[in-house]
Amino acid sequence: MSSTFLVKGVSVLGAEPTDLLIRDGVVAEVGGDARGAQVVDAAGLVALPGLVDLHTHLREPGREDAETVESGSRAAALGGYTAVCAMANTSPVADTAGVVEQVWRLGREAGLVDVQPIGAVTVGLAGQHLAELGAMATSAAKVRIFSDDGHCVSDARLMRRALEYVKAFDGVIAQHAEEPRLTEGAQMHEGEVSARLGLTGWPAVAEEAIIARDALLAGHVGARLHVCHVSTAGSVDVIRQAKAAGVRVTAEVTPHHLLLTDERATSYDPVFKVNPPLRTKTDVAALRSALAEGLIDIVATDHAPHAVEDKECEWAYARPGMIGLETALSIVLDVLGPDWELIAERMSRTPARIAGLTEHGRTPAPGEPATFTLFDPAARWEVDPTGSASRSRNTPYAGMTLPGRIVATFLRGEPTVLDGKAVK
Ligand SMILES: NC(=O)N[C@@H](CC(=O)O)C(=O)O
Repeated sequence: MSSTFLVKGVSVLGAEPTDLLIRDGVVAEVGGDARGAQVVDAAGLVALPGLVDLHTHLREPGREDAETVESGSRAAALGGYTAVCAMANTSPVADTAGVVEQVWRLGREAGLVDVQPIGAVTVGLAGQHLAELGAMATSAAKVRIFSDDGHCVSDARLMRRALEYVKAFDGVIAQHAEEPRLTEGAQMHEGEVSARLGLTGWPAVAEEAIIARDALLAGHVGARLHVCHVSTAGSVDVIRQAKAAGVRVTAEVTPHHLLLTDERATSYDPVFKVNPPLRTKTDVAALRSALAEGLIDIVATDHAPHAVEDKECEWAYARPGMIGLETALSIVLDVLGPDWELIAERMSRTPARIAGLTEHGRTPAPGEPATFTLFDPAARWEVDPTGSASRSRNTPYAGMTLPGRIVATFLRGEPTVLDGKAVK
């Protein structure tokens, strides 16, 4: 039997406070029988549809020391997420029906968020041969998004074939846009700071050139393209043109690219090493306005946990990547302000639509699935890496005070987080 909850005095997306009765996995009619219900005092809290992350690295199978499906799911629930899409760069790579089904099953067993596996585009992420996209699509995991993230599908012919293949079932190719010949040996954004530090640069054009090529290919094929972690002002211009031309392209930006700049590299602290790299103030400003405008469709975390030995070493040897599930909503609140409709659109509804997760991205109202999060916009908290539910500690926000805190998260009527703590 599922539990009954009465969420009292909650503001749904900033509206006047109301009560939500949660029973049998759905939001029940207001005024319904609330006998025996567990009361959740939600005065001052905002209810948002459960957040959906289109870009999460869960590291299982292969690097369970850095993250597992379960630990990453817990971090996600604590961040207000009810669904995450798990990237394919595991070991073995998620390039077969067997591996995507394994990740999907581990997600169900953990039961904290819906884990939707992403399949690799090419065998072993090697960029040579198409992976078995059809077998992954028809597997129990029902894969719809394919990505070699961490690597770019740089071969134009393979990219074209992948787009053609997934078009048949309305799938999406999510591209890590990085022309590899332009980023050989790159350590950070190519610009004034890299010149000063003497580090090899990752030029903006390496991203922009691939987005332009892929937009043309997607337009030619008539298939869906999603651009991972857009990081430059020039990329925004390319996406603007592609959308105006009617190309079926969507794009994401990470919280860290909305907040941090390449100046952070002057500390030589590898926690700020990430791919694509942190860019300039001008890029950050362009990304913020593109997100507000909707040219960039969604925020995705690119939660990239790494073991201590892979991060706490010399900059050149450190792996790129930052964790971000537990801090994403606070950073977006800081950047966009308390525009709950906009936040719901960019962090829940649109990512759910891109991923085809129809049970997600729905505003809690009678008859809807009780899959939502309760957020305290007035709270402030200091980021303590040792307090993270992730197995990794590589947050760039350590010691920072952030606005807003998740108080509770519900997945189909069952709490995964209550009183700010994971339920299991
Ligand atoms: N975003 C990152 O900096 N790292 C990602 C993969 C990648 O390089 O994109 C990872 O898997 O660690």
